[in-house]
Amino acid sequence: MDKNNIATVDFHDLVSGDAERKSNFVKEMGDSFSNMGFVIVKNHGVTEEMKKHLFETSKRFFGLPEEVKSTYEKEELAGQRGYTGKNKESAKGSELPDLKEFFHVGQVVTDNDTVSYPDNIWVDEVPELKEVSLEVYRTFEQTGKQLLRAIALYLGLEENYFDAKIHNGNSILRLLHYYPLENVDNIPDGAVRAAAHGDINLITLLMGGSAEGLQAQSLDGQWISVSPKENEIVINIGDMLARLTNNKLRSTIHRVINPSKENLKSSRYSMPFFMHPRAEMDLTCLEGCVTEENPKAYKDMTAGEFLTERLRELGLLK
Ligand SMILES: O=C(O)CCC(=O)C(=O)O
Ligand SMILES: [Fe+2]
Repeated sequence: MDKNNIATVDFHDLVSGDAERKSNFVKEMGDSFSNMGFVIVKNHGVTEEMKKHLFETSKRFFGLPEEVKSTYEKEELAGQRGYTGKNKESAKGSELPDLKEFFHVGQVVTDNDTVSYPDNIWVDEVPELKEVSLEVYRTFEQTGKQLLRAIALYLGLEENYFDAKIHNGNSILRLLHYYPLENVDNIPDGAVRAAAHGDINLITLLMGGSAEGLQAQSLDGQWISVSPKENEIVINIGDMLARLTNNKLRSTIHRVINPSKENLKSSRYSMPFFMHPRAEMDLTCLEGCVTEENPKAYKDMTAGEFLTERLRELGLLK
């Protein structure tokens, strides 16, 4: 088996009702997560039309003047809702901020659950953002739930192990804009679109880099390009699942490199959905994942405690 290969799997195989197709999906996906921490998924549920609509809406928002966008930035929310401007987020351990700006949409609780989250921030100038981003949010939540069921099966857990833990979870849809740089010679030495980092959450469902640039680090240290087709999404394991599984599933370091000087003058858009559980989820390593050869690597923590720690490290929580 090529350990540097990122498998492409068909979501229809998982939900088809055919036991053999499903178990092949689980194995292929799980092995790819163990080796590369990434998998590419086709037939994921977000239609081309929804995707196009969200991209167009995102472009309209980022095209607004800086002084308008900044009214949607609320520092007291630590970047968890609304706009985060240029030069705000730096990867853990990185001195320089990434060359990006983004907008966050969070969970809306509609049942009588007692869990509560900050309200979303909506944009008067781009009113359609609300409907289309919540539609994609709900769709990714469903796709993510099914993928976590497949992950549970791969780990030998009950299929619905994650269901209650992610119900009304603290997931975030990020509309991301890597802005054009007019004066390329002025960018600080070493600044990149997204410096090497691991994601915080359980899994990330990433829609579309509108341009190339995403790379993931293999077990032998090489940078492997992640190149989904137009209609495919990229899934990667975040630090929370790496903790729970004691690194059986890899939270792989990834980055978005700068394109050629010429292409730096054009934008890159992408939309990661960071799937989080509820804050109280216990991330203590699963017993079955701790062995003599693979001793327990993490101290016990809840998802909420871990998120707070990481937001501080990212410079988003003061
Ligand atoms: O834009 C991309 O392709 C990746 C973004 C990413 O890794 C992140 O926002 O965590
Ligand atoms: Fe990431």
